[in-house]
Amino acid sequence: MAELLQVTGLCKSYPAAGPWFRRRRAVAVDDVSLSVARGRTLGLVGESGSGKSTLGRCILGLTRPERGSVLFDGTEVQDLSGKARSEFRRRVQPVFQDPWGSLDPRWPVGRSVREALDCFGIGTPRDRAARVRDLFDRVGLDPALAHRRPDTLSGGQRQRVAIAAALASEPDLIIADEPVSALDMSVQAQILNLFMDLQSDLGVAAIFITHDLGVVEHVSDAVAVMYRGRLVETGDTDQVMGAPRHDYTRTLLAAIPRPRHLA
Ligand SMILES: Nc1ncnc2c1ncn2[C@@H]1O[C@H](COP(=O)(O)OP(=O)(O)OP(=O)(O)O)[C@@H](O)[C@H]1O
Repeated sequence: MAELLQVTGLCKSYPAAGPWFRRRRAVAVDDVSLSVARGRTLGLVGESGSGKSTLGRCILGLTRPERGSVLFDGTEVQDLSGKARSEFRRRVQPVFQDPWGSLDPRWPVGRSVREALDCFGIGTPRDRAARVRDLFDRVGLDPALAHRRPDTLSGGQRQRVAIAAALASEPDLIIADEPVSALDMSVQAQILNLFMDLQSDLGVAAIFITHDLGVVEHVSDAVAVMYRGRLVETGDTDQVMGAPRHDYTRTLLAAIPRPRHLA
């Protein structure tokens, strides 16, 4: 089966701190290759600064890599323009750590979800109100909350609205960058359960970016571990969690606050 997403030899660097005349660059993503099949979830794990978000942004087409390719459904993302680019934006949706980024603070949250439907021309203008209600229902929110502004919702409710907005365009791939790390532990578990439900009910593929290997354990089919811009280990979640091959993966495993890993 052809992969939905195929990343090959991706490299991205940024100007390093220091005097401009040295023209040094710091490598953020170093020769990374990975793939995601339709309907599957990849957990992309690594400590802060390891290049996870940069990789996510390159896949989303928000940052241009210096080398390498990102094929989405067989087409190079960097070459997309016009209608093809807008169709890619419909099919690949981001969910960020801070849902404020996708919600207008002045608008009732239902309008932000409706905006996503309008933007991508999903459904007819007449049935969009019903679609907004369905999407609220889908992410476990009372549709009556659609009339509230984001500052009157809890962090978990706001993240659910952001997920509803991401789902509005009926995407094939969601790139979720630390979507639960700003939430309390109990709310984290609820949002992770929601991601698992979406995966099994809707068959949406996902890349789940996090610094916490424990977070992806239940959500991901496969895990890719990043360290200093490089992928140091990839494999099925059970295999990586049960028999990690790289020392750095073992360090991340030991950091999960559970008795069996603290021994
Ligand atoms: N726009 C930028 N300009 C310069 N350097 C950047 C930029 N974005 C990221 N970097 C650097 O690239 C490296 C990788 O950052 P990135 O945000 O991709 O890592 P990360 O693993 O997602 O970290 P975190 O979990 O803290 O978000 C870091 O050293 C960071 O300082």
